[in-house]
This record gives sequence, structure tokens and C-alpha cells, in this order.
Amino acid sequence: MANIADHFDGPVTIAVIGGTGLQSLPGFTHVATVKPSTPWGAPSAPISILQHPSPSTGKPISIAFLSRHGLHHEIAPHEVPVRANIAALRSIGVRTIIAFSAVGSLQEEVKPRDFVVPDQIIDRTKGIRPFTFFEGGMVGHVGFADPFDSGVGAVVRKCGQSLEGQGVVLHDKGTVICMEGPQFSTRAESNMYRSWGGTVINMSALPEAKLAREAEIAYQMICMSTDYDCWHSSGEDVTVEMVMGNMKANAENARRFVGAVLDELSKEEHADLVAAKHLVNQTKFAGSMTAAPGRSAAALEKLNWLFPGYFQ
Ligand SMILES: CSC[C@H]1O[C@H](OP(=O)(O)O)[C@H](O)[C@@H]1O
Ligand SMILES: Nc1ncnc2[nH]cnc12
Repeated sequence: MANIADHFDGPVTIAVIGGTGLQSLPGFTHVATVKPSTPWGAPSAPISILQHPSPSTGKPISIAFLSRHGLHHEIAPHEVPVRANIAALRSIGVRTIIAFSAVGSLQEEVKPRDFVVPDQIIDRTKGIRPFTFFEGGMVGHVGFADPFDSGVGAVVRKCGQSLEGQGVVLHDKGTVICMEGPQFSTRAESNMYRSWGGTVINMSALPEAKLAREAEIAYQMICMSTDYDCWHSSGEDVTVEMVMGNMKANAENARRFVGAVLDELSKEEHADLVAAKHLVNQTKFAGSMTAAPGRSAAALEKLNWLFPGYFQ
């Protein structure tokens, strides 16, 4: 630990947000730990800069790793400082996030330990989590019809498919119900979510995906099913032991999946995608609703920290 630098100068465009049971990424070399502070406070944990040689060029690939619930899982889902996390990652150059999540399954065919690369979200958070960078005198509305990035999602799905048969079972679409928690759902809620067409349930897809979109960061979640929540006829309702047990048992597959995605994304052919060139300036226009006389200095200062030069 003594040799880990506290700053990093190279470009880091890709980040992994690790969730429950994925608090580190072994196999990578830890080269630096950075602690950006943001106008929205400090992120959940120091950000680790990790490197490993690109399988195609042999050159080192650098990625950022952030543990969503802190280094020791001390931050509950409703307490995660999501604005600080997303702002801190953007400030060090990140433009693509692969976010990992342990989820309950709402469908028989999604068995515990299967992976789901979702394409939709239904918001069941309760409005108690700060969910936008645009407030207090700067109004902005970004599109969110498709909450995950289709380009990054396509790469993630291809990587998942290439691991199928080697212990990875992949469902390449699905709707995440994001509930408030921290208590798990009632049986009536679980059945209602099933009737809505929910595929899996977690407590962390939002506001992470919304804030990444506002921050012009291409975002895709990879979910690993750990339980059947509480609707299943087996009668084995979700517990923390069940979630952690399945995460631990399948951690190697989770890491292989994330590792394969990072290797693929680091190829030159994906450079524009990973830099989220398709999102550049989106928020500049979406966030320019408020006419100059109505813009508050405090809101402008924060937004210009995140998007230097976007707003006057
Ligand atoms: C410990 S079960 C509930 C917990 O697990 C998931 O965490 P994450 O998405 O960070 O992997 C879920 O969202 C809840 O926060
Ligand atoms: N059943 C469940 N409900 C909400 N979040 C979860 N994370 C893992 N299992 C879950």
C-alpha cells in the first residue's frame, strides 16, 4: 500500500462502480488512489486507478474503480452520495461507466447467479435521494427514454455471450425495478412488480443512471441475480445471507464478465464510444432552459465545475 500514488495524470475514461459483493477487482494492478472532492461532497470511497495490459496492444489500460457502498459496505442504498460519485468520476475524465449490481429475480427463468444486462428501469425510489444536477436556479431536462447506453450495452452483451457456457448465463435484456429500500419488498409489491413486467429488482440503478445521463457519461449496468425476492413458490424469501452467499459463490464469473468488458472496451475501435462522443454537448442544450437573468450564481458555479465552459 505504501507505494500507491495519490494522483494519476493519464487518461481514465472507463470506470467500474462495484456494488454489493464486488468491492474490488483483483487481477488489476493498483497504481493510484485519488480522492476528488466535488461541490456535491465526497464520493462513497476513494477512487482506485487500476491497470492491466490490453490483450490486443499490450499497452496498459487504466480504469477507475469506485465502491458504491464504501470500502466496508457502510453506506446504505439511500445514503449513497450519487451526485458526488458521478461528478468525481467525470472530473477525472470518465465518460463510460460499467455499474455492477446484485439483484433479486422477478422471473422464473432468471435463476440465482444468472446475469442480466438490462435495457429499462422502473423508478420505485421515493424522492428522498438527490437525483439531478439541475436545481436551485438552473433548469435542465435530459432525455431518459432509454436509460442505458445502447452502444456500451451492445459491447457488454457481446462479451457476456462470449462467456456463455463457461459458467455465465446471460439474459440480454430486462427491466430493473429500482426500489427505495433498505427493507426488501412486501410479497404484494413483489407480485405487482412481476405484473408490471419487471425482470429484476435492486436499490441502486437510480439515481445513478439518471445522473450519469445528465453528466454525459455512457452508462450500462450489469446485474447478477442473487435471489427470487419473495414471490417464488419455493418460499425462500430473500435474505442478506442469500444475496452475499450467491455473490461470493459467483464472484469469479462476475469479475471475468467485467474483465472481458474492460478488455473489449479498451480496443481502439471503441475509442469514440468510450469517450461518449455521442453525448458531448447534450447537456449543454438540455440545461440551457433558464434565461440568463434567472440563473442563480450558486447553481452556475456548481454546474460549471462539472461542465467547464458550458453555462454563462
Ligand atoms: C444486500 S441486498 C440489497 C442491496 O444489494 C444491491 O446492491 P448493489 O446494487 O449495490 O449491488 C441492492 O441494490 C441493494 O443495495
Ligand atoms: N430481492 C432484492 N430486492 C432488492 N434489492 C436486491 N438486491 C439483491 N436482491 C434484492
